[in-house]
Amino acid sequence: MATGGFPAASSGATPPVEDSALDALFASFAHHPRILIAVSGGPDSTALLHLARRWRAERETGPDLVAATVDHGLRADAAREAADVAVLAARLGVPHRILVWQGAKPAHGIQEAAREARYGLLAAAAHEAGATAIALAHTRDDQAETVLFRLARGSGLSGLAGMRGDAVRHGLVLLRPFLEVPKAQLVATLEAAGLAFACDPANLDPRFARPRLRAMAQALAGEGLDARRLATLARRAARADQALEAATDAAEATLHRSAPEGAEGTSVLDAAAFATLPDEIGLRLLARAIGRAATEGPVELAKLEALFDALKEAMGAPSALFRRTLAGAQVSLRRGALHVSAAPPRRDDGPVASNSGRLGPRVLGKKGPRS
Ligand SMILES: Nc1ncnc2c1ncn2[C@@H]1O[C@H](COP(=O)(O)OP(=O)(O)OP(=O)(O)O)[C@@H](O)[C@H]1O
Repeated sequence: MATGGFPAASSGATPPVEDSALDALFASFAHHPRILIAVSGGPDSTALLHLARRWRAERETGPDLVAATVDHGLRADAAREAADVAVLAARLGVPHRILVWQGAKPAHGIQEAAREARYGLLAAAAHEAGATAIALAHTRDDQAETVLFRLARGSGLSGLAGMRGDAVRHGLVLLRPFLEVPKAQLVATLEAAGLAFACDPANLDPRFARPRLRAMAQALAGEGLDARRLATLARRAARADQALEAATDAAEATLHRSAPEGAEGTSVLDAAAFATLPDEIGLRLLARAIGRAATEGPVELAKLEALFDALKEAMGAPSALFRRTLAGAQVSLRRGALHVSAAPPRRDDGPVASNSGRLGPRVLGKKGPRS
């Protein structure tokens, strides 16, 4: 059956996930009292429900598991697939809810809108259930696709780090225990357990970027660029990103000067010390400051780099004069300090047009804008 995964560089029968692997896979689950498992009914999340429940059944203590399926109302089969998940969850003894997306559906960007709605519905259900985390079934193949997708869009190191196994969103931890597990192994696990799953035709629809990337995967794998290598790149990029974030934390603590009273979102940094920072750290520090002051959504990495270069050049000049705006934040040099604050409204400004605060792919830094 076509399940939409990345091809492996070497072929061969994929074994199911062993019971002995479950403790390591679900180690992060043990810290939560209750976890909501997001189950679409596809192979990955059906395997997540099955394996998480198997892991929990072997332990005397551990999190309560609950599950939810979002019916986006976009396909004729969606309601039936959600009902199938409800039947499986009942069989496994896991409380389950079906959440229906009832808002207006946009004509364009439907995938993006559906994802936003899905996270909103899942987060609300998790809060209602008293869960502190949502478990998602993204696999190594999904991680590989994410890295390829971001490469193609010019992402920086933070973006190439891919999805995290423990991101925080809507005040909930997003757990992704399968980021190192090939999709084929989950499919093999379901087949071995005799469990059925649904296939979403959108996973093969060439109108969407991810299926198009997936269609190229065979050729890339032939050159050695398979899911394993891309996931390894993500892991290494994440490790480097973490180190750079820690170095940026330290620089921020050293360079930070108190902002004027009442100047919410304003950062004031020692300009002379800022000029001596390695470029990557300076760039991240600037990204954070702009992220705090920005009113117009995420900042593109290329625009941030251009502003940073201009700033460094100005700092090298005797007069050290500088004032520019980016994403609604104003960056200026005054009396030996770098000030970053919300830009004053332009005279011809109408109502502020926010670009929805969506996180774009070409941005940098975790605490400022990021991908
Ligand atoms: N309709 C849904 N209801 C509940 N959770 C969902 C739904 N769609 C996706 N998810 C969750 O988000 C994860 C990633 O979604 P994505 O659309 O990238 O994968 P998918 O192809 O739907 O995966 P799967 O093989 O589980 O269907 C899923 O593994 C699942 O945990």
